Amino acid sequence: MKTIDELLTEGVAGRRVFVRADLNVPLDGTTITDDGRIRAVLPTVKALAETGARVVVASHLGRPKGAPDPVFSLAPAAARLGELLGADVAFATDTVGESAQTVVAGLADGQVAVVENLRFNAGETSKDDAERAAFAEQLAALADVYVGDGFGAVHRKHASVYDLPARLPHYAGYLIANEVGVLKKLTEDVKRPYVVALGGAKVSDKLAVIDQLLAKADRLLIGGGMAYTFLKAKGYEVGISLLQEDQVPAVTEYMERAEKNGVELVLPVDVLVAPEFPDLKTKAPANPTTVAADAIPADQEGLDIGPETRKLYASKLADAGTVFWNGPMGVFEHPDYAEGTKAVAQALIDTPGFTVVGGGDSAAAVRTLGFDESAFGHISTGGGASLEYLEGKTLPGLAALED
Ligand SMILES: Nc1ncnc2c1ncn2[C@@H]1O[C@H](COP(=O)(O)OP(=O)(O)OP(=O)(O)O)[C@@H](O)[C@H]1O
Ligand SMILES: O=C(O)[C@H](O)COP(=O)(O)O
Repeated sequence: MKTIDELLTEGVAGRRVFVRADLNVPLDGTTITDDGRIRAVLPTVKALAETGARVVVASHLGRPKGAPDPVFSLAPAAARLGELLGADVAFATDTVGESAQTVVAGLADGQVAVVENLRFNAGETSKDDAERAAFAEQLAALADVYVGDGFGAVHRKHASVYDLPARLPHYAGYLIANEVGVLKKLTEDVKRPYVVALGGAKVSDKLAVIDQLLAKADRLLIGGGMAYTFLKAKGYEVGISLLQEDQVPAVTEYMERAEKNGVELVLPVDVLVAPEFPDLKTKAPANPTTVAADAIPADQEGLDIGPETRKLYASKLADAGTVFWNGPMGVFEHPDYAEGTKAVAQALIDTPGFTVVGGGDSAAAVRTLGFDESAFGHISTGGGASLEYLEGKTLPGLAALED
C-alpha cells in the first residue's frame, strides 16, 4: 500500500487530490455533537493543502436513500473542517454535478473543497457493478489522484471506496495507515484473555461478526440493541426492543457454538426499560424501570443494561489482556441510559490490558461522557470497519489501495 508520504515526495502542487474521508459525524439537527472523525482526517488534509494540492474531500453521512436529503447534508461537516483548518473551505451543493465541477475548477493550489454527501447518488452504494462504475467515472473526473482516508467506511464496497481508486493513482492517508497499524497488532499478537464487548444499533451488520469472533475471543459481552436478539433466542420476551428476528436462529447457533468452544458469551442479567424511546432533543426525564432480563414487559423497550449487568461486565473486563469494544451499551445520548456505556468505558480504563474502542458512536460516547481519550489504548474511527478487519476479512477499501 503506497502511503501519502510517497505522494508528497512525488509532489502534489497543482494536482487535484480526492480525499475519501469518513465525515459521518453524529448530528443534533445541524449541530455536530462529536467532531472526532473530522479531526481524524485533518493530518492528511493539512499535509496535502500545505504542499499545494487542490484538495477535494468527499464522504457519506448517515444512510440517505440514493437521493438528496437535506437532513444528511455534509454542509455542517464542511464548515467544521474549515474551522479546524483555520481556512475557507468551499462547499459544493452536489457531489459530481455542476456545483462540484465549478467548485473544483475554482480551487487554487492549497485550497480545500468538500462535495455533498456521496450517498445522495444511487451509484455510490449500488450492488450493480456497472452503476457503481459509472458513478466512479464521474468522481474520477474531479481529480488526478486518490487518497483513501475514510477508515470507517473501508468495509463498504462502494463506488468512492472501491471503484474510484482503481481509476486514479491511489494512496493511503495517515488515518488509514495508523488504524491498520494498530489493529494489525490485534490480529497478530493478542494478549489473553481477549474480551470483546459488543453493543450499538447496527445489529444485523454486527451479528455476522460474532460468527468469526467465536474462534478468536475468549469472552464476548453483549449489550446495546444487540442484546435483545440474544435474549429472544434464549426464549425471553423482549417487548418492543430492537430485534433482528431473522437472526434468531443464527444467534441460537452462536450460543451453542460458544459453549462448545469454551467461549464465555455473557448476556445482560438486567436491563432498563421504558414504554418509549427517549426524546434525545429535550432529554426530558425518561423514568426507566430496571427489570430482570427475563422479565421485560411486552409493551416496553430495553434501552440500557442494568446495574447488575454493569457490575458483571466490569468484572469480566477486569482481568483482560486485550479488550475490543464496539457499540454503546445503551442509548447513551440520553442521561438516563448512559450508565451502562459509562461503566464499560470505566472498566476499560481500569483494566491493565490493551484496550481498543471502535466505532463512530462508541468513540463519540467516550468523549461526550467526559472520559479522557488517552486513557484508552486506541480509539478507532471505524465500528463495522474495525470489527471486520479483526475478523480477518479482506476489506474492499483497503484492497483497493493495495494494488
Ligand atoms: N438498546 C438500544 N436500543 C436502541 N438503540 C440503542 C440501544 N443501545 C444503543 N443504541 C444506540 O446505538 C447507537 C450506536 O450504534 P452503532 O452500531 O452505530 O455504534 P458504533 O459501532 O460505535 O458506530 P459505527 O458503526 O456507526 O461506527 C447509539 O446511537 C445508541 O443510542
Ligand atoms: O459509521 C460508520 O460505521 C461508518 O461511517 C460507515 O457507515 P455505514 O455503516 O452507514 O456504512
